[in-house]
Formats: sequence, C-alpha cells, structure tokens
Amino acid sequence: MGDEPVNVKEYQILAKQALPKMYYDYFAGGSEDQHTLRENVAAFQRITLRPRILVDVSKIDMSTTILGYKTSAPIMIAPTGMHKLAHPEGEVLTAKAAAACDVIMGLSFMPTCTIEEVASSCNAIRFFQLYVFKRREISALMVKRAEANGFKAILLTVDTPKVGRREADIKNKMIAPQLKNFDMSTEVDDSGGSKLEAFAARSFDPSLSWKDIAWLKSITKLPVLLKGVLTREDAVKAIEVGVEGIIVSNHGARQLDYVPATINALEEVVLAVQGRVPVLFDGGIRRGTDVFKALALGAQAVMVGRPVVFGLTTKGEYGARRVIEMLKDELELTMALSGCPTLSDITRNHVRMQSDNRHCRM
Ligand SMILES: Cc1cc2nc3c(=O)[nH]c(=O)nc-3n(C[C@H](O)[C@H](O)[C@H](O)COP(=O)(O)O)c2cc1C
Ligand SMILES: CC(C)CC(=O)C(=O)O
Repeated sequence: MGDEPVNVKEYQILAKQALPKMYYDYFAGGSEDQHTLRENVAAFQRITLRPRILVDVSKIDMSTTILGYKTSAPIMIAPTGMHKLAHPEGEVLTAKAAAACDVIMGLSFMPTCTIEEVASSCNAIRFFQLYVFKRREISALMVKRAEANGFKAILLTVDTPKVGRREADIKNKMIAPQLKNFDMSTEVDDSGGSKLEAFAARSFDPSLSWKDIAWLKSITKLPVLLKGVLTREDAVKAIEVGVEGIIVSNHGARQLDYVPATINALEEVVLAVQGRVPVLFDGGIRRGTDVFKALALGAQAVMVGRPVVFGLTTKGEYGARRVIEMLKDELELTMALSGCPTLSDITRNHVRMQSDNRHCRM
C-alpha cells in the first residue's frame, strides 16, 4: 500500500500500526462475538444498486440541510469518545476537519477536549451527544454548556443504560482517562477488567426511561434527537414524546450484540416515522455507495464514526478531513453513475435488498 490511502478502509490499517493495542482495540472493537460489528459492514455489501442511465449528471449537488443547518453533504461526524487517545490534540482537530469539509460534527459526552475548547477552535456546526448520569446535575450542566457554546442539537444516546461487553477492553484492562470536560473523577477501584466500563457502571443512569425525555426537553431549547433507535415500536414512541429527530444506530455494534446491522433496521424505522421527523443513520459506513444506500432507504443523512477516528490517528486534522472528502467524492461519483444529480433523485428504486422480491420495482 502506498503512503497515501485511497479509501477510508486503508486508514484503519494505518491506525492499527500506529496505535497502542489497548487504544486500537477500544476504537475498533465491538461487543461479545462481534457478530453485529461484522454485519454492520457486510449487510451493505449484500445491497446492490439499480443505476439509471442517460440522465444529465454534468452537475451533481450533494448539499442539503440537517435540522435547518446547511451542509455540503449528507454526511456527519458521529460522536465518538476520547479523541486524544487517537491524536494528542483530540476533538479540536476533528472539529477543524468538519469545518474544512463543511459538514456537521457530533461531539461525544466523553471527549478529551472541553466543550469550550472545541467550540472556540473553529466555526463547525456542532451537535452535542448526551449521556445521562446518575448525578443528573452533571448532565444538565453539560447541556447548558453545549447550548451556551453554540451547539445546535442534543443527541441523546438511548442504547447505553450499561456498557456492552467489549471483551478486548476487558482483557486489555482499558483505562478510564480523567476527562477534564466534567467535574467528576473517573477513578475506579481496580476491577481487574475494563476501567472504562467500571466508570460507566458507576456514573451512567440505567433508570433513564421515556418519562425523562420531558425532563430533558424542559432544560433545553435545543432540538432533541434519540440516538440508538432500532425498531418501529420505539420510533413511534419517540415521536409521541416529541423528539425532533431519530438516529438509527446500534452504537457501532459496541452495545447489544446480535441486533441487526443498522442498514437492515433503517427501512422499518423510516416507514414508521412517515416523514414526521428526520431520520439519521450510522453504523458501517465505509464507502460513498454505503451513504447512497442509506439515503435510498430513507435516511436524511449518515454519521461516520471509526473511519474519522482512524483518519485523525494517522494524519491528524488532514486525515480526518481526507476521510470525509473521500466519502463525499465517492458519493458524488455514485450519484453520477446512478443517474441522480441531486439527493432528492435518490429513491428506494435505486437499491435492491436481498429481502426484496425479484420483480423490478419500477
Ligand atoms: C471509539 C468509539 C467511541 C464511541 N463513543 C461514543 C460516545 O461517546 N457516545 C455515543 O453516543 N456514541 C459513541 N460511539 C458510537 C458512534 O457514535 C456511532 O454510533 C458508531 O461509531 C457508528 O458506527 P461506525 O463506527 O461503524 O461508523 C462510539 C463509537 C466508537 C467506535
Ligand atoms: C464510555 C463509553 C460508553 C463511551 C462510548 O460510548 C463508547 O465507547 O462506545
């Protein structure tokens, strides 16, 4: 492989060479048998494209708005924790990459730079991901700080009442670095396993439930999106409790193993939502064709997790930027070769899933 990666998967290979094993395993790994981790990527590979020909594709427009905010493409940076384990400058560089690509960044509740450092580093449009701690005042204060620092939405992660069993982290005795973003020690008794998991077990509130959405909405004016919806039942409930958006996600296969690949859960949620709120998507996006497939199945935009972290690991801001640029370039080419000059030209008829019947859908 030459030095300069030509696709985002090559950044993962370079990151593996560059990172200590404990950190690489934390970033790359999934839970238990890692069945869903493999499926998140493999399920995309089972979806084929149905391109249309002889369409004028001399101009391709990938730009769109997400919650009313303009973005150059329907691609966002997913919130992922602790970027200083990947690069000494951490989330500040990730934000700068988002700004350079004119895409929206999701900032994790567990970053290694503070909310204020990220906000003052550049003018990227940012959404803030929220975990609810047993000490609710800590989470409430984070929401206030995000709001005060110009974040535009709250992504409430709802698939993590407890941390999934990540066996590599257990073996490696994954550390729980002190996070200066919040005033709470991450120190834990030596559990012998993953200290990160032990910290989360001590601090995350597993009693969080539907009634708490009203509490969250009462403490912020920002739109609230639920991150981690996988079923039609929960999509309908989410709309009933008044959320402003839904993110179909299985947390990059790091939580409950044997849930479906997110691309296989997307359409069920989209059909239940019936366009009432935006549906975003993450999990397994490694190619522009993956972005195209998620859009064809009804996602308004996708978020990208690990590839951005691996770009950041390998080449800092430039690497994170190149990952987004490569996905954008590949999406643009996919749209051209599929006969879709704009995002609204991409329809369900442009993809075939194995579960579709054999007839032409047109
Ligand atoms: C290393 C890592 C850390 C993550 N940290 C968080 C987090 O702090 N909060 C959260 O809601 N999701 C977190 N996620 C999940 C991502 O937001 C996203 O759902 C997932 O990475 C998408 O899958 P992908 O990595 O295949 O793109 C994390 C994922 C990874 C890989
Ligand atoms: C402490 C962890 C739960 C952070 C996270 O969301 C992740 O690593 O997936």
